[in-house]
Amino acid sequence: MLHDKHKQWIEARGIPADLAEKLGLETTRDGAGFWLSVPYVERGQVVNHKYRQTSEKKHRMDQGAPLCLWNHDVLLLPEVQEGKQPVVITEGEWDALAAMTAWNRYVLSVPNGTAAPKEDAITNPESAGYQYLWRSRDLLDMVGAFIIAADGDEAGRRLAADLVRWIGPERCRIVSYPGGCKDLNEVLIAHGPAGVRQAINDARPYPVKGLYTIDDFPAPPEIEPFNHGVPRLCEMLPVTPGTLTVGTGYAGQGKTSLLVKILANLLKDGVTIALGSFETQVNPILIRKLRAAMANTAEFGCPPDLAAKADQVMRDHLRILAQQAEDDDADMTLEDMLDLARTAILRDGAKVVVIDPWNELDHKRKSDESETDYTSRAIRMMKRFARRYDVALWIIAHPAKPQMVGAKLPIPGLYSISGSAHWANKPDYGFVVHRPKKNLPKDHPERNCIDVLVTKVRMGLPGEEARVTLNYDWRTSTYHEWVDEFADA
Ligand SMILES: Nc1ncnc2c1ncn2[C@@H]1O[C@H](COP(=O)(O)OP(=O)(O)OP(=O)(O)O)[C@@H](O)[C@H]1O
Repeated sequence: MLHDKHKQWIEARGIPADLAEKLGLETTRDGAGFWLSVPYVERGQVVNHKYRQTSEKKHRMDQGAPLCLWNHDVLLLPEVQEGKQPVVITEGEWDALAAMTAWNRYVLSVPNGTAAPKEDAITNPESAGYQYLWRSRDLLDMVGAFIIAADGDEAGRRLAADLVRWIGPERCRIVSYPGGCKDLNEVLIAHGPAGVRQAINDARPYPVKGLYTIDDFPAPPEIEPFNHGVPRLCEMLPVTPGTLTVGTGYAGQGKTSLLVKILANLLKDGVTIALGSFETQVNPILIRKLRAAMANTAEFGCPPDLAAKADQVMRDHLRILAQQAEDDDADMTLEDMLDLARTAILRDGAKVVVIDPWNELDHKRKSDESETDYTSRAIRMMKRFARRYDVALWIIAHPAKPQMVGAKLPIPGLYSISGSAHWANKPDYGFVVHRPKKNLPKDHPERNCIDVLVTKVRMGLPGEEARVTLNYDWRTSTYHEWVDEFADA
């Protein structure tokens, strides 16, 4: 039963109180006062509730209960499963109720807005990702078309972009709101049911391919790169969603070690990563290195409490793309890798995908395809993947055998990667890792220095084509910018 005060509050939003009651909304009471309770029903079972006090905007949900779509069971209706009935997705239950009031019952709401990574991965292991979509993926797959009605603000645009990425642009239309309104409930209040119907009916298809006018493109959310925190390099080479980054360098020059530090910093910030590391043994080497890099200790000697904390972050936020001995004999192809990465993205909210190295994948060329053509096709596939799923895709590729200049190992570039010049032309970012002083005596201060050259940053993206020398301190698994005081002497 709804308390009269709650009924009035709901009706002031233009929503009939009996519709709310039919959907199970009720007034509950505890020591803190009266709560308007919204049940989350999945396959006929109440699995969670959202409670709010109408005097305040904040809400709470049942502790430990799963998140699912609100009005989930609309996905069980035959006309929806047969793909005949488009479904509206809103950013809150009140907008969903507004759509139900004015349009029809084929409406879902996400439970909690954008699933942005939280700051502290340790206390918020569930932070990233859209698990509530993954839970219902089979049902969502059956829906013919979605009309996305996220809020008309920056967070709403981000949610809409995430939903489009999740669902696939070909099935999505996007609602925009008449001036001054930022969601369907505001439209219902300001323009009545006819206004809501018009906003839904006027939803524009998400552009998929071809030629468009400028009005066909909803304003994209701002590019928000992840800051990996390695000094200076984080400004030159941020980890940018929706882009392909290619790194190279000769064997043993420190590519994987640098990557480990970058990934460890991202993991600590709660960014979920899908990592295909084919040359480094996962257990113990990779895990030990990541642990030390997260705890800022030496690789051997991470105290147990810090190790346990780091392990928990890895459990929550690291997905390892690998073949175990018992997996079938066939090596992993790029398509296999991207398929697994897709699952890590959609199910676990991965934002970064890493392949280290490219050369270890099983490269299946078509019968009439040259290595250059294959490389071009593969890079295109990876770029499309990064854009489609809005992930930062990083790939490490070995250069061809070096042409020694006397006893000196020349610095390679993206053009040196075996395969083709496409490695230099096509990626969004390119970088090279080189350790020229590796052979100096053990106690020489420059022995652990690496040069990192960011050789390519595509126009319009954050970052800078520049060079930095980083000194590696193995006692703390950290890199510091190295400034050579005698350089001009
Ligand atoms: N800056 C550094 N200072 C000292 N040792 C380093 C440094 N970077 C890496 N190493 C060490 O050098 C070895 C090779 O490093 P790493 O695996 O990172 O290189 P890589 O370029 O990825 O090599 P490969 O291409 O063969 O995988 C490791 O034992 C690592 O601990």
